[in-house]
Amino acid sequence: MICLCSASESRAYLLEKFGIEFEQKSVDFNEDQIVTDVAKDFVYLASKGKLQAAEKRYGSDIPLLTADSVIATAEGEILRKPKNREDARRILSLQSGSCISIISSVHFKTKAFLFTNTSATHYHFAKFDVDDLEAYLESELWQGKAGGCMVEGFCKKYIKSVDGYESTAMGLQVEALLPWIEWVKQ
Ligand SMILES: Nc1nc2c(ncn2[C@@H]2O[C@H](COP(=O)(O)OP(=O)(O)OP(=O)(O)O)[C@@H](O)[C@H]2O)c(=O)[nH]1
Repeated sequence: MICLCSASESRAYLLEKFGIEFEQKSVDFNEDQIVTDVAKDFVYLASKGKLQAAEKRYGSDIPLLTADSVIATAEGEILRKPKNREDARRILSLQSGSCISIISSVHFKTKAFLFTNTSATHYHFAKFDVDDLEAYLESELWQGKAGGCMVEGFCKKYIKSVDGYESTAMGLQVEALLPWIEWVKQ
């Protein structure tokens, strides 16, 4: 059994999809305190900060798993979770017809080891259909998602090329975690 220290439904879905037994608890960490404009550093520091907060709150008797995800545009702009529908429209419009990277960092700590991994999945999207985008905005499914993006949903039909795991893009590179989670089961 491991503890997913995250409020993310997407991360819980991914662990379930891979048949990993877990309990889910939320963790409070203010990502606004992170001062960097480098996306890979941002997610690493956020994931590390969440782990430190989880250790303080839950102890370390159970293996703790934390993660953070952002989108980086081709220009290096960090796109986080949209603040509102207007922000979602702005952020998603930046991704339309563009190349982006979804970067996820995980921290997985047990009594025996600390595993960390920062991975990216790179997408080239076709231009989003305006009416389709408006319908997606109306659906509010973009809420709580880095860049308002759903690679398995709204964005899927626009994918012209992809390089990397879909799980990384959804917020948790489970394939990279699996060997370490298996170790814990021994
Ligand atoms: N379903 C889906 N979720 C995505 C996608 N891209 C990013 N996400 C989610 O976007 C969220 C990024 O915000 P984070 O700050 O990393 O995590 P959170 O949801 O706030 O949850 P915490 O771990 O409690 O901080 C995560 O829940 C990711 O799982 C995607 O393409 N599909």
